[in-house]
Amino acid sequence: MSSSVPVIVRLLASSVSVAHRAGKIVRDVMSKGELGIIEKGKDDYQTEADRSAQRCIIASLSAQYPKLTIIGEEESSGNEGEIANDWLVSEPDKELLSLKCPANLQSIKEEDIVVWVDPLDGTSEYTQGFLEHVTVLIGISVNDKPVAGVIHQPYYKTMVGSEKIIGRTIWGLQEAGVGGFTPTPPPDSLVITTTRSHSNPAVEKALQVMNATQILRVGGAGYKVLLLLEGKASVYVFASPGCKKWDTCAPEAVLAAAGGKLTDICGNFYKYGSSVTHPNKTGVLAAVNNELHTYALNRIPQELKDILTNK
Ligand SMILES: Nc1ncnc2c1ncn2[C@@H]1O[C@H](COP(=O)(O)O)[C@@H](O)[C@H]1OP(=O)(O)O
Ligand SMILES: [Mg+2]
Ligand SMILES: [Mg+2]
Ligand SMILES: [Mg+2]
Repeated sequence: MSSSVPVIVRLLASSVSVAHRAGKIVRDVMSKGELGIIEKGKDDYQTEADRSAQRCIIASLSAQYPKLTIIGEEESSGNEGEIANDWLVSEPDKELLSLKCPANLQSIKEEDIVVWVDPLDGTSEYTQGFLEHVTVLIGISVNDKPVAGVIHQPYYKTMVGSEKIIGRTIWGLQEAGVGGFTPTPPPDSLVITTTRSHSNPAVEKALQVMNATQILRVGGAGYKVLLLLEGKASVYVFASPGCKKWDTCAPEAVLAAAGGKLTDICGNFYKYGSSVTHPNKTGVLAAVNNELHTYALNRIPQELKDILTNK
């Protein structure tokens, strides 16, 4: 049955299932309490959860879609041995298989797709106990553009009657829309979200000029875009390098499918082809709609844009 479903839709449905499994790995590592923290660089950490969740995602997707290009944040050591069988997810999410595929993506082949994997976005927050900020990101791009994405939040709690459900999975597909949450209009006044763990004078300067009524400092690109999608903030500003393609691919795809926009601080879209460089050197500017994006873009001083673009 599933072979008649376009590969983009199947891959999105598989990504939803695998992100859910990776989220359980993230929780299991935390409850065991052995985080195995490695410092990769300044303010840049990796834990056992980042490593294991990435292995689960890449092994599961590449087993089913061998011709994909998959780029994950964490480097593999190459001597990790066999992957546990219960980390290999092969069942796609059934509901997503019936999504209507946009006409321009119907005949896209596996080899035309680049998948960007951030197995754990918000690692600093994970190690410091801000668990709600943590997400698992799987972004699907075609011809340099993010066309579909998954943002899984392993610690999100929902009550269904008296039963507590842990974790939720938000998805988006170009033209088909978004799911896994209730989209909510933006707040009446300008609420901005930004980094809580990677600030610097340029980041602060870009915030000062926005004239916001409130600034929400939270971790992770995925979580900040969730705040936009759920009407808690209207603009995400980060006028600094630091984020990479795996941080923004899935959030950009989901936000765009919901009518929003994510670019660099000059208003240019990032490209997500297999040969691009990983850093998002010119920062992040995202908003729930074009009007707010343009407002924020015009407020950022040219001087800051010039610094980030090395002019
Ligand atoms: N200076 C940096 N070094 C490493 N990663 C960064 C840096 N700045 C941002 N990131 C990545 O972008 C995400 C969003 O940034 P912030 O939370 O500061 O707004 C971070 O959670 C982190 O992803 P990750 O946690 O996956 O390594
Ligand atoms: Mg990291
Ligand atoms: Mg990240
Ligand atoms: Mg990460």
